[in-house]
Amino acid sequence: MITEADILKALSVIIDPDFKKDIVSLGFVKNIAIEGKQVAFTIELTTPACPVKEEFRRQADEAVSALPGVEKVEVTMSSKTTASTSKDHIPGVANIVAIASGKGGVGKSTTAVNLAVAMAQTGARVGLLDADIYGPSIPRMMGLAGYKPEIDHEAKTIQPLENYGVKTISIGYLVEENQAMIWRGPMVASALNQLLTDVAWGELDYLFVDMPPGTGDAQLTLTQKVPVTGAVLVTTPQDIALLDCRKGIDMFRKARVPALGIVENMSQFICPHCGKSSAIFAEGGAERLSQEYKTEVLAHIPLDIKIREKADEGTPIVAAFPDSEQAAHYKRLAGEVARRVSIQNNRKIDIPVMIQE
Ligand SMILES: Nc1ncnc2c1ncn2[C@@H]1O[C@H](COP(=O)(O)OP(=O)(O)OP(=O)(O)O)[C@@H](O)[C@H]1O
Repeated sequence: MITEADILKALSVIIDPDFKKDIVSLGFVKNIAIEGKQVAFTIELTTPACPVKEEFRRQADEAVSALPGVEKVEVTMSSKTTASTSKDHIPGVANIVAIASGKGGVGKSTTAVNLAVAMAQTGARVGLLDADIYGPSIPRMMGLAGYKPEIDHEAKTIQPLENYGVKTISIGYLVEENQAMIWRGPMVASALNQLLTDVAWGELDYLFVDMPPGTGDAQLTLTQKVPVTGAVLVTTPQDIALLDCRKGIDMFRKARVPALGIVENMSQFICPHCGKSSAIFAEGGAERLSQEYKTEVLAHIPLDIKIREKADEGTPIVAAFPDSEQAAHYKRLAGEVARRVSIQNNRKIDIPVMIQE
């Protein structure tokens, strides 16, 4: 006779590498069903983008199959994304992740778009808010330029537009191109406020916010206004960009927003002719920066013409070529971001957040 206790005991050898506890104590094992020699159960993770999902499935199958009397094991992997509990939420939104950079042109929007699509491909419910009011590039990159969102004037809500499984909103959908560029400060502030409060997102696991570049007052206000779970800092390897990135990190520190990590974009040049990679800029800068600030390098994204071409065409590389090497970088990044958010949300785990001063 196989018992539930036998199964739980067998599964308790599987350790979650982030929470450093076994999956039974963490409460991940659900719905155990035993029928003769057949066993079925569910492992419920804290995010559908869990990087060790398949490894857990394999280990669980192996551990339970090894029990005497078990002939068939059916493991169902599911997830319930943990929510950031530190501040008040935008209704329905479990986690808000800012994508930021210390200066413009480092590939922040390209990273945000590909990260959002990669995250959605894992089955997560994802939104992308373009808070880059002066230079909204999300509509073009998401293949939604020229589309207008529905506005319910009575309910005072804006319906986000959707493509590649990601719901998006941008000031670029609401005003003519280049018009926002001439707005004055108060108009920008009120437009941003509206995007933050009036969008009917529905249920989201992750809302990515493509922040305006730089570290001015507007950015600070935004981080204070939006209940941000954590920030992903995008930088390029050049020293000057890293210097700007430092300012970005310091800004989040002031706003008491934890840094989830650093993305080094354009870190290697991939030659479109021979496919070889060259480190054009100095190497190791992102690592040094991450050590200094006690955070992690989440990804090194190469400088690759396909990434730019696809972004310009409005089909992010992750959607255009999901099985490509380039897409794999963003998929790994999505896993790392999800992992860091889960850790961040698990209050019991003491990770080095950047709010410690
Ligand atoms: N890894 C990459 N490889 C090739 N081209 C890239 C890469 N990342 C970004 N680009 C290109 O670099 C340009 C700038 O990128 P992007 O608009 O994402 O930067 P940004 O930091 O959001 O800029 P801004 O802050 O001005 O909005 C774009 O043409 C984009 O296609």
